[in-house]
Amino acid sequence: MASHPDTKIDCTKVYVKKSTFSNEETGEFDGAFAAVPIKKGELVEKGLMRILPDGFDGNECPYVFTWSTERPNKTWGMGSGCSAYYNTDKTGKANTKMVRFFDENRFEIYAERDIEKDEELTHTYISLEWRTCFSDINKIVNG
Ligand SMILES: C[S@@+](CC[C@H](N)C(=O)[O-])C[C@H]1O[C@@H](n2cnc3c(N)ncnc32)[C@H](O)[C@@H]1O
Repeated sequence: MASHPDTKIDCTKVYVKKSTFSNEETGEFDGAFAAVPIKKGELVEKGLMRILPDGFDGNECPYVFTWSTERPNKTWGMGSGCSAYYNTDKTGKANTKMVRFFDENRFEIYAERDIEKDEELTHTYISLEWRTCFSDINKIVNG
């Protein structure tokens, strides 16, 4: 189904199901997948970011986004659509990239290479190396 030309949120090329990263050790969790073939450089998904209240600590919650360039980061956001379901992979291996427009509270996700239908989508979390709640997956992903 075509998305409306005025929409600020479009995740029509993406769906969510059990992640290929799930295993007996991690238990079952979800991931985002390509609903259609997507070409390198193509927009995968776009959406809005809603800023979470002052005092919210994303270091303890893996489902929210780092939403500033300040370090340590104090601004966290809740992403629309399927954005919260993308799992992570190391730089150079992840097949998408999230572009953050901090001043407009919106994002766009682009394909880093050609992506097949039903392939799991990943992006390198910008907080992967320093966020408390990602210390375990940082070891898995970056060794
Ligand atoms: C933003 S969420 C991604 C969606 C999440 N898998 C879900 O089902 O809601 C981040 C969490 O997903 C899991 N995750 C992300 N990338 C992973 C990876 N490469 N290997 C194992 N777990 C991963 C970790 O539990 C991490 O804290």
